[in-house]
Amino acid sequence: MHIVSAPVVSVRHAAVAYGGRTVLRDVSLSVAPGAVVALLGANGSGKSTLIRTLLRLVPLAGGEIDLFGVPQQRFRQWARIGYVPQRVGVTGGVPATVGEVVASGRLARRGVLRPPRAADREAVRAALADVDLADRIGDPVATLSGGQQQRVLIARALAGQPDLLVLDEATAGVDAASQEAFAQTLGRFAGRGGTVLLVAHELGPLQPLIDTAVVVHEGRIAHSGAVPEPAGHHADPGHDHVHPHAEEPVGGLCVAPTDRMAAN
Ligand SMILES: Nc1ncnc2c1ncn2[C@@H]1O[C@H](COP(=O)(O)OP(=O)(O)OP(=O)(O)O)[C@@H](O)[C@H]1O
Repeated sequence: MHIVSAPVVSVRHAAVAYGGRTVLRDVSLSVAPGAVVALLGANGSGKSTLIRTLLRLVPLAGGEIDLFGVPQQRFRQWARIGYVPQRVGVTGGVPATVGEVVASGRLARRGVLRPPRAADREAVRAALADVDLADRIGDPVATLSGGQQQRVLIARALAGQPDLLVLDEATAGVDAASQEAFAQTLGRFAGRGGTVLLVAHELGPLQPLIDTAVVVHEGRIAHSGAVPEPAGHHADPGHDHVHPHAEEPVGGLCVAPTDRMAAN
């Protein structure tokens, strides 16, 4: 019998509520092995909730989710999934080095109590090289720029050698060089057969990597297919997204990320 490989992620008619308020309704989504899928949509549309529901950080109120062909309730191979959450400070006041943070991404693979093995050290080194930060391995994370810290988080996810990378706005607010480095890192991961599901506010240099764009609008899937045309002047390839986006049309896909910016 010919065996067709199951989708890496299959969401069927999912509903999610917070405290009785429904924020996702009848959401269905399939991510094929090796695909790079972008979740797009305005602030508050439910993208992060969908990601967090997949990872079982938020409970399903209805519908079904399979991960690697296994119903989510029975799925145990969480080390196959690397997750980069939205806007999490990696330092948290703890003076961890870059290498220590990335090594923490190996814990699910090796068990917490076992000392690092050569394979772990090699995975950490390779992941840091992948995000172009190999020379910073011994530096305190706090000494890195915001974009570099974000790359450390991506390296931490890669160090676990996942089959699926789930990234929630991994490049929001990061500098152009880090965005470019991130796109190259993801391109290499996908080139090795990795599957990617990412939430993005603006695709920027990621756009050529995207196989399918899924647009979430008010808790429902509004589009699934080719990347929609960017709104207004974002279509200009020279547009570099360094200004504060104060005047963006709210209805477009590139809504202003002003609510994410530091209030300074
Ligand atoms: N932990 C929570 N408790 C209650 N409501 C929440 C919680 N997290 C999100 N929400 C609400 O659920 C809705 C969807 O939020 P979500 O963060 O999933 O959207 P999003 O598309 O990821 O937006 P953003 O781009 O701002 O992250 C919003 O109305 C939000 O206020």
